[in-house]
Amino acid sequence: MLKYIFKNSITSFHLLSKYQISIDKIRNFCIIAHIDHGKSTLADRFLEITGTISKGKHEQYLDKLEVEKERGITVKAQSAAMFYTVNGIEYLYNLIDTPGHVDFTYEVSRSMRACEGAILLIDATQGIQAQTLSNYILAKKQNLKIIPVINKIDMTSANTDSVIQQLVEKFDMNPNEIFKVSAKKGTGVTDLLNNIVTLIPPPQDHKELKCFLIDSWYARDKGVVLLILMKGGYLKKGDQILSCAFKKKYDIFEVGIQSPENVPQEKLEPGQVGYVITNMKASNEARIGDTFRHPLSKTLPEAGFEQVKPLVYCGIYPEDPDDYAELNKSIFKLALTDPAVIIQKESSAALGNGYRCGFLGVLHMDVFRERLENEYNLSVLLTSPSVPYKAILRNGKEVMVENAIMAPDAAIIKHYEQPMAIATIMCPEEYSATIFQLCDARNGRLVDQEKYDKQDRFIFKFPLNEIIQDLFDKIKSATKGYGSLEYEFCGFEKANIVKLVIHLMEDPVDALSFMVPEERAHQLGKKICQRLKENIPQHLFVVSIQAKVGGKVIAAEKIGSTGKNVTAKCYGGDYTRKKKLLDRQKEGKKRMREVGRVTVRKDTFISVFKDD
Ligand SMILES: Nc1nc2c(ncn2[C@@H]2O[C@H](COP(=O)(O)OP(=O)(O)OP(=O)(O)O)[C@@H](O)[C@H]2O)c(=O)[nH]1
Repeated sequence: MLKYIFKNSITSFHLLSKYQISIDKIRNFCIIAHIDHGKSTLADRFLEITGTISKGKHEQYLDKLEVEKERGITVKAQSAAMFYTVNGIEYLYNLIDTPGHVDFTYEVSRSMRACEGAILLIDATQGIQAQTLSNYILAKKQNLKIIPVINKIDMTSANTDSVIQQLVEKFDMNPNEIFKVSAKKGTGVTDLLNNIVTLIPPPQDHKELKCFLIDSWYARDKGVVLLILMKGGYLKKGDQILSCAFKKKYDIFEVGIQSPENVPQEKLEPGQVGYVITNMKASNEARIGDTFRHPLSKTLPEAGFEQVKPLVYCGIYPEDPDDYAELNKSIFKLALTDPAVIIQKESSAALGNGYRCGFLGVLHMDVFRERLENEYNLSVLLTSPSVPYKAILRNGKEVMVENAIMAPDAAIIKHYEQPMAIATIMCPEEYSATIFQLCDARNGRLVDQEKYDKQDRFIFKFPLNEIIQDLFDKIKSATKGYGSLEYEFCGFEKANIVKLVIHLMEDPVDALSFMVPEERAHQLGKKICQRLKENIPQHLFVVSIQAKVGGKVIAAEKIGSTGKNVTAKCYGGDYTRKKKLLDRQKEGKKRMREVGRVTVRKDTFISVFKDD
């Protein structure tokens, strides 16, 4: 603790003495790239060279979340302010490190709104990949100045010249303007830092107080923290701001910059990215993309962010139903840091009270679960992920079915439509045949293809359902890690979708109801029945498991009875042994859940969906 205060007070002094940095000395930029091309490593070098953190020991410093450290990936954009002197003039660089995985693209486009420039990093051993392409297009759309940087030039397998050629051919870049660095060793990084001043323009000053909300999170000691871009004006402790979205006023308690930890400042100035602590109590009042202004000003709000559409839904339930109140508090606090998650209350006869949540992909969903467990100490249970289907009713109306339980009665449905996605897959040419087989097996239709040096780029149209589960992993393993995938939703198409319901002892299990393509129903029903048979313990009676579509049994299994009860052998007199057995049984019961007349382990619903 002492160490922290000491470090912080020194930093504060250092920064406070420099807060009057004028807007023309500010550069706001992000690092964008395909997954694992070295964004966080480059951010580490920037932080070290500018003296923002001490040299050495730091790896992926801005990946602060436990889940990021554990998985070695960035899932949340993180900003860091750095002071850097070029030709005797001191500049304030505000850097945003962004995630690379397709599920977190929303974080990238959000970050870009706070920047005038982007460093587009390309791995010298891999060249342009699916996310390189999509990030390049995103940055272009936002009119950012793009600085191309080839990374990992220290590696023996680096193919720098070929990557330069790709950038020239595909992005029309000038070869003399492409930087070559090793983020790991630091080679070329100082040169890159020095050039940012001339390559990226400073932000513009909108003169009047205007704060654009780019991120927010919940801190135990401070409450809701807002990360804002100062589009204009000054902000200091004691001021008041008004939210344009909610027309509510807030008192400013503290302002500061992240350098990279929170460092309080006397005031925030035009062009700066900084954090603000107010008396805001409810986390849903911090709407990312909102504009805050002076309460009496008439200044118009900035355009907000497009509402993202979830591509994958699942139910989230507390493992222990008694933890529902705790889950209720935590899930919204966590969602504050992740506006791409959509949350609605739901309840299930099998699982109790919980939430129906929408995510941008299965990794996004899994990371959210892990963060609930790591950061809020909750044990949660997730139902199988599914995509949203559209039911076209006989009366012409349309109903979105995000959960099979909510599907309208089959008698009133004319047909279903399923969500489709356009996927860009890139791989070295020797893996193209394998990729074709893989995509064919998942109902992918080739739309376009192109050569990128020795790489092939394919555009396929898929039912979204075929992509979300594990296509990314399958492409990775089929191409020894060299293949990449990027996809986006592209509308709905008519499809034969049915509702598959699992019954235990003739009772339908709501947590085991699914909307599936008709041709997959039998295979899935059979698999779930088998998995349930392996996972449900024996009972005193025979347990029947059935998969039904439209009331017709399409697969079934039976679990034979034990024919005995746990204390049957403990004749009346042996009290201690009987108690021990009952205690053990009680302990076991904590891990169990009643589903109708059948007792299942809490993780049964998860285990039935695990891949082979
Ligand atoms: N040899 C070498 N390895 C590097 C270099 N830059 C990054 N790496 C390694 O590449 C891997 C990925 O680096 P990260 O910085 O985590 O990549 P990232 O782009 O931030 O990853 P995501 O945020 O998950 O997309 C790590 O093992 C790094 O040590 C480099 O210049 N040379």
